[in-house]
Amino acid sequence: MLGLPGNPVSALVSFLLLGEAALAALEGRRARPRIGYPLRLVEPFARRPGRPEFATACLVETADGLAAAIVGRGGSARLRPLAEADGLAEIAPNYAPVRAGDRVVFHPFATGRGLGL
Ligand SMILES: Nc1nc2c(c(=O)[nH]1)N[C@H]1C(S)=C(S)[C@@H](COP(=O)(O)OP(=O)(O)OC[C@H]3O[C@@H](n4cnc5c(N)ncnc54)[C@H](O)[C@@H]3O)O[C@H]1N2
Ligand code: MOO
Repeated sequence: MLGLPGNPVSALVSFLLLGEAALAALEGRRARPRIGYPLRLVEPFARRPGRPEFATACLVETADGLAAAIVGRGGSARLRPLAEADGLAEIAPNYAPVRAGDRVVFHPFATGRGLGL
């Protein structure tokens, strides 16, 4: 049995970060390591330092190339940002304030916008 937190964003983040690896270990296989890539943020993001944060984020095209925009104003009970997001933007535990142009590690969802192939 795998227990997850009760709020939808918490449940998804916990499952992707810990649950998949736990299931893989129980099944005797090796979990595929998650690949994240660095992207700049288009807007600042208000947060309290002290813990790593995985914020729901969308990919956006800018004049300087691909960037990330955090969607939703926090709150792990909110469903809409989860439905809109292309992935999670990882912010290091004590990194604050987060300014426009700062780099995050972007972890795309498998269902992110692509060619649909
Ligand atoms: N079986 C039960 N299920 C639920 C109950 C219950 O009593 N029994 N209560 C429901 C209610 S009411 C609520 S509210 C939620 C509480 O949900 P969580 O435990 O998920 O609480 P959170 O504060 O959202 O999250 C816990 C923990 O997860 C980490 N976290 C959350 N989001 C992120 C993020 N984006 N990046 C990094 N870490 C994150 C954080 O450490 C939080 O402290 O449960 C219902 N279900
Ligand atoms: O403890 Mo809750 O009631 O959904 O916020």
